[in-house]
Parts: sequence; C-alpha cells; structure tokens
Amino acid sequence: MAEVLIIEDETIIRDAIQRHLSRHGMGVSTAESLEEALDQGPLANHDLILADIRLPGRSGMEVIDEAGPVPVIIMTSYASIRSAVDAMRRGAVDYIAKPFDNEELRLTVDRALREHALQRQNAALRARVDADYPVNGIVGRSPAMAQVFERVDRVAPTDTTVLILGESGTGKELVARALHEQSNRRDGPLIAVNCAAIPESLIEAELFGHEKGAFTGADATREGLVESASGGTLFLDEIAELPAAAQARLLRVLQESEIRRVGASHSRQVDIRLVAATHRDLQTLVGQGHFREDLYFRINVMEIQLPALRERGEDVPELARFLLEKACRRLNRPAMTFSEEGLRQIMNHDWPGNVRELENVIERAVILADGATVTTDDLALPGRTAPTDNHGLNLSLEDYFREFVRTHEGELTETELARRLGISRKALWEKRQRLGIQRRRQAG
Ligand SMILES: Nc1ncnc2c1ncn2[C@@H]1O[C@H](COP(=O)(O)OP(=O)(O)OP(=O)(O)O)[C@@H](O)[C@H]1O
Repeated sequence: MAEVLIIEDETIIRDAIQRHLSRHGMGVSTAESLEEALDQGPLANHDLILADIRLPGRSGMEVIDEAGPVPVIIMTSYASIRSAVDAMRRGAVDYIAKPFDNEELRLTVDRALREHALQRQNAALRARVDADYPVNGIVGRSPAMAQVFERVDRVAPTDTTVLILGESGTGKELVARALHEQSNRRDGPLIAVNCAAIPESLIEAELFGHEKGAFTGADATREGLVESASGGTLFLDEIAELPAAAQARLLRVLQESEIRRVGASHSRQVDIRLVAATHRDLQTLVGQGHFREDLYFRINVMEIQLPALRERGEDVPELARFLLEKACRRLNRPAMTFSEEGLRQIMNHDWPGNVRELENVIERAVILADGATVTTDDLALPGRTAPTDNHGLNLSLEDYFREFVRTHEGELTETELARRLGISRKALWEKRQRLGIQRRRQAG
C-alpha cells in the first residue's frame, strides 16, 4: 500500500484529501507543518508527500529540500502559479492548483507514485547491471580486459587526455563513455565525433564553429562541437583522419584551452577533456608526416589499448550471451539460447571485426532463427556452407549491403545512401570499414 503524507495547515482541506486518498486504498498520515511532520519520523518513510506551499513555520519549498528522493507534489492557489513553477525548479515532481477536485487530485497522486516506482525500478536494474559488469556495462573478465578496467578506473576521475587504441569494433567508444561517466564531468556533455565520417571540407567548421560569412554558405554564426563539449568530454574517434589544418586548431585548443571559430578574430575559453581513439598506428603516421608530432605527444598522455576479441578467451561466450539477450530485447523476441555447436563455432571464429562483428552476426541470427535456439545455420559464419533455406533470402545481409552500396554510390551522396539503407551516416561508414568497401571518389 502506498504511504502518502499530507502537510497542510487548513484542517478542512487536509481532512478532505485524507478521506479521499484513504478511500482509494492509500495509507495516509497528516501534519500541519513541516516541523510536526519531522517530529513524527523521517520523511523517507513515505512514498509521496503532498505539501501546501504556504505553511506555518518552514515553507513547502523546504519540504522539497528535506524530502530527498521522496517525490513531493506542491499544492498552491491559482493566484501563485509563479511559485508553483519555482517549486518544480526546486525539485517538486508536480503541483496542483487549489481549488482542485478529487478526481484531479487522485490522478496527479497516482501519476507521481507510478513514475517514482519506475525510477526506483530503473535504479535497481542499473545497480544490477553495474554489479554484473563493473565498468558501465562493458562485458569482460579476461586478464586483458581487467587491465583495461583498471586503467579506466584510475584515469577517469582525472582530467588527463586519453588515447584509446584498438582494432575496429573493439569497444573504443564504449570505453570513452565509461571514462566520461566515471569522471567529475559526468553531468556535463559527452560529445562524440567520428572524424572520418565528416567530409574533409566541413570538418573544421563542424568542430570549431564559424562566424557568419566565414565561407560560402556560412549564413549564420555557429558554435562548433568542441565548444559544445565545454564542461564535459570531447570524444574524437578516428583522430588519425583529422586533416592538417584541423590538427593545428585542435593543438591550440589543448595548449591554450581556447578556441577560435573559423573566420573569427578573437578566441573564446573552453574547458574540455579530450578522449581520442584510433585503430591506426599513430606513431607510424607521425613518421610518415601524416600526423603532427606535437599533437601526438599532447594526446598520448595516457594510453588504453583494447585487446582484439580473439585475445579475450572466456569473454567470448559471455559476450555472445550478453549480445544475444540484447538483440532479443531490441527485436522484441522472447529469450533465446545458442546451440552447443553454435557456441563452439563462435568461440573458434577469428572475429576480425571484433565485438561489432559478433553483435551483427548475432542480430542477424536472431532475425533468421525459427525457434528459441540459435544454430550454426542461423549464425552462418564464414568457412561454412551457407544454409540452403535462407528464408527466401538468397543473399546474406552483408552481400545485399555490399551490392546496394556498389550499385548506388555513383548516383547518391553518402547521406542519401545511408537514408535509403535505413541507417545513420556513421553506421554506413562503419559498415564500409568492416566489410572493406572503400568509398569510390565521386567525379567532380
Ligand atoms: N566489452 C563489451 N561489452 C559489451 N558490448 C561491447 C563491448 N565491446 C564492444 N561492445 C559493443 O560493440 C559495438 C562496437 O563497439 P564500439 O562502437 O565501442 O567500437 P569501436 O572500437 O569504437 O569501433 P570503431 O573503431 O569501428 O569506431 C557497440 O555496439 C558496443 O556496444
């Protein structure tokens, strides 16, 4: 039974609310003031508090502060809607204006109780996930991953620049998110930018912003992504793809903590923590003159090397089960398991596309599987003959993707291509990387 506390100094209103809520099966306690309520015991004993904004002694606003996680609905008169707005800002979950009718009151109370119960459930679920997967839902117990977690724990709370290295699909973005979530900047923004997915001609303006008239088409002043990350974390994925001019601007941001928009004559202060990632060997690129050495030293303060999936041993079956559960949830399918042979194949496969490839193979298998078991036929890993009854699909989804891209890339832009495939531009870029379908330069 939900326990509701009413703090209201007008006896008639207090009694009316008490009667009405009790009749609807709620346990109701009452108090004339915040002081009296506190004398009766901790506010946390209640599931919900209904408090008048004007009370003798301490005000309804102070009830909100004292209530902690217990939701508070503020009662106010029509004349003081302004104070209701202030109460919501202060943390009240809702307000109800007097005079109100019983039905309106009950609906408001029911809604607040329902939402609070949901929030508590989510918090409990999050705690469970965190307990199972200590670093923000990243699966892995292998020694190689334990080392990664240790580094993340150690470096996350600092403002140090981090360089995450690892093959494509090893979870670099996931680690960047974990670093942000475990930092003091977690309430600030996390801006993730895939440097390879933005056309070279636009990248400077996208990252650093521009003034009105800085170039053709710049018809308004715009803040860049680096500035948007101020107070939080900037994650630059595929940093090796950053063109020379953008590398120079980024270096300045890191050295001076200030940014100059394209076409601007003055700089502005920014406060970012940079996390960068690449699957390429930056040191070699420096040697070949493709990446600035000074920038390399700036970003390579702390390195986190993600192991390839094939080096993670026992993590593979655990990850497979985790991703199977995730795919079933996403595709609205009842829970499934792997056949013994299916799981063995997963463990023996080389996974050149790492966790992302595993995730895609499992998602496709869930779509193709007939029953509650994912078999080797559903997985259709290379090196095996493809199943003959492919549910009417003669091509695998990857073959289909490859053929579609090759047929249409001449006539469509990348954005249009992605839209036609029903995926984001970033996903298109990633699929191209994974399947080795390099972009053909368009004429003109
Ligand atoms: N250890 C892990 N536990 C759970 N999920 C993971 C793990 N590693 C990766 N994933 C999942 O695999 C997918 C690919 O991961 P992510 O995008 O972080 O890889 P990446 O290294 O940044 O790839 P790329 O270099 O191609 O951008 C994501 O859906 C991610 O959630």
